[in-house]
Amino acid sequence: MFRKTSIISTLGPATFSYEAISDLIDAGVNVFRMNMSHAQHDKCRELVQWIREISENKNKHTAILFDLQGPSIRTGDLEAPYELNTGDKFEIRRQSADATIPFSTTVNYEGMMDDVEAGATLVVDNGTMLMRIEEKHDDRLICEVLTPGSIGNRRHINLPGTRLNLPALTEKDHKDLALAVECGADYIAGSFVRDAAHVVELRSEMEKLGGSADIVSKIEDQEAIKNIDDIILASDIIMIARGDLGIEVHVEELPIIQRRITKRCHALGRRVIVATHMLESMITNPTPTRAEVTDVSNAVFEEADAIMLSGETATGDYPTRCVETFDRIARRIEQSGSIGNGALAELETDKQKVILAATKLVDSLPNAELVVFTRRGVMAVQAALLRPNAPIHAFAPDAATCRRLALGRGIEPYTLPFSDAPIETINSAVDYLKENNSIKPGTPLVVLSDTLNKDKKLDSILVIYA
Ligand SMILES: Nc1ncnc2c1ncn2[C@@H]1O[C@H](COP(=O)(O)OP(=O)(O)OP(=O)(O)O)[C@@H](O)[C@H]1O
Ligand SMILES: CC(=O)C(=O)O
Repeated sequence: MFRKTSIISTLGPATFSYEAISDLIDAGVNVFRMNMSHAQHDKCRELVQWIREISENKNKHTAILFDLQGPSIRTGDLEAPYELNTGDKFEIRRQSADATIPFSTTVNYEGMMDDVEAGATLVVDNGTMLMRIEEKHDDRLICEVLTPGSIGNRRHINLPGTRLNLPALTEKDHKDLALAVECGADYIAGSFVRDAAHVVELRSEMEKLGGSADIVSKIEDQEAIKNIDDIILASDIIMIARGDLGIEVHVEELPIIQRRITKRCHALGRRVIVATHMLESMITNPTPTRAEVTDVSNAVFEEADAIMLSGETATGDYPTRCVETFDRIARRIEQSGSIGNGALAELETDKQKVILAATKLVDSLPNAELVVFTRRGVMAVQAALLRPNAPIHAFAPDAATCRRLALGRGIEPYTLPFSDAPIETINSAVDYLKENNSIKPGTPLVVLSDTLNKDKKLDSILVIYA
C-alpha cells in the first residue's frame, strides 16, 4: 500500500543536482519546494526542468511549490558569517547607508526603521539569536546582542507583536510570482498571510499572469490565527509554518494551535501541511531524536495531508535519509490509526454527501479500495478530506491535475484519457491498476465518478471487483 501522507522537500545547495533530485523522488518526495527567500530565478528554471524530466522518466507525478517570501524582513548578504557574542553591537542599515561599525548588515525592508521602537527585541534566524534595539536612526538601527550566535546571509528577523507596514505582496513577490507562473508551478504559497484579502490578492495576481496553481496560505503570526476561518476558506491549502509561528506566539501554544488549525481545515474542507523543524537534528546527524520522531508521528496521527522538510534537505548532510525517515514514520503511524478528524467535515452539497456515502461504503467492505475519476481534482480532494481508511486511486485526464493531487492525504494520482463511454474509462483504469500491481485481482473497488452520462453529469457510486 502506498503512503498516505505526502512529503514536501525544500531544495537548496545540498540537493542542487540531477542525482540528488532523482534520489529524493525515489525515497518518496511528492512535492519539491522552492524557497523564494533564497532561490535564484535561473536556478529555479533549471531545477523545474530537471524535476519534470526525472518525474516523467519515473512515471511519477512530482509537484512543485513556489514559496513566496512575503512581507518578511531579511538581513542582507555578508562576505563571511559574523560570530557574535553577548554585548556586541550589531548594525542593521538601509541598502543606501554605509556601515558605521564592524558588525553591520543591510535589510531588505526600507521601512523597518519607521515601524520599530528603541527597546524592542529582535528575534534573528528563527529564534537562534536575540537582540535589543538600542538606537534608532533614520537609516540604521544599532542593536545589542543578547544571546551569542552566528549570523549568515538573508537571515530572517522577527519582531513579535510589531505590525509591519509591508504590503501583502512585495515587489519581490510580484517578480517571483511571475517566475512561478512561467515555470508552471503546481502550488504557490503566500507567506505571513494575515487575512482572506491577502489570499484573494495573491490568487487574482496569479490568475492575471495566467497561472492556475493551488494557493497555499502560510500561517505564521497571531493575526492569521485571529482570521483563521476566513483564511482557510479563501485558500486551497493551509501551511502551519511553525518556524515563524513559534516565535510570534508563546512556544507552548504551538501544539494547541497546530491541533486547532488542523481541525478547522478538516471541518472547512481544505488540505493542511505541517512544516518546519520536523527532523532539524538530521541537518547534521544521520538519525533523528526521539522527540522529532514523536513530532512527525503526531502530525501524521493528526491526519495532516503533508509534512515538510526545510533546512534538512536544503542544506543538510542527509537529505535522502530524512525523506526515508519521514516515509518510515508515516507508514508505521498510518497503520496504527489516526485521530478521526474526517468526521468533523461540514458537508453542504449533494455532491459532498455522495462522496461521503462512497467513503463509508468503501470502509465497510473488507479490503476495498476507492477509485475516483476526477477532471479538476475536486472530487478526489473531497474524498481525501473525509479521511477514509481505504486508499484513493484518482484518475484524471491531465498531468497538471495529478500534480495538484500529489498533496492530498491518501491519494495516488494517475493520468488516463477519459473515453466518451464511461465504462470503458473504468475498465482501462482497473486494468492499469492490475497491470501495475497497484491492486490484487478480486479486490473490491468502490468507483466514484461523475462521467456516467456524456451530456449530463451524474454523480454515481459503483461497486466492482478487480
Ligand atoms: N534556493 C536556495 N539557494 C540557496 N540557499 C538556500 C536555498 N533554499 C534554501 N537555502 C538555504 O537553506 C536554509 C534552510 O532552508 P529553509 O527553506 O528552511 O529557509 P529558512 O530561511 O531557514 O526559513 P524560511 O524561509 O522558511 O523562514 C536557508 O536558510 C538557506 O541558507
Ligand atoms: C516554512 C516557514 O516559512 C516557517 O516555518 O516559518
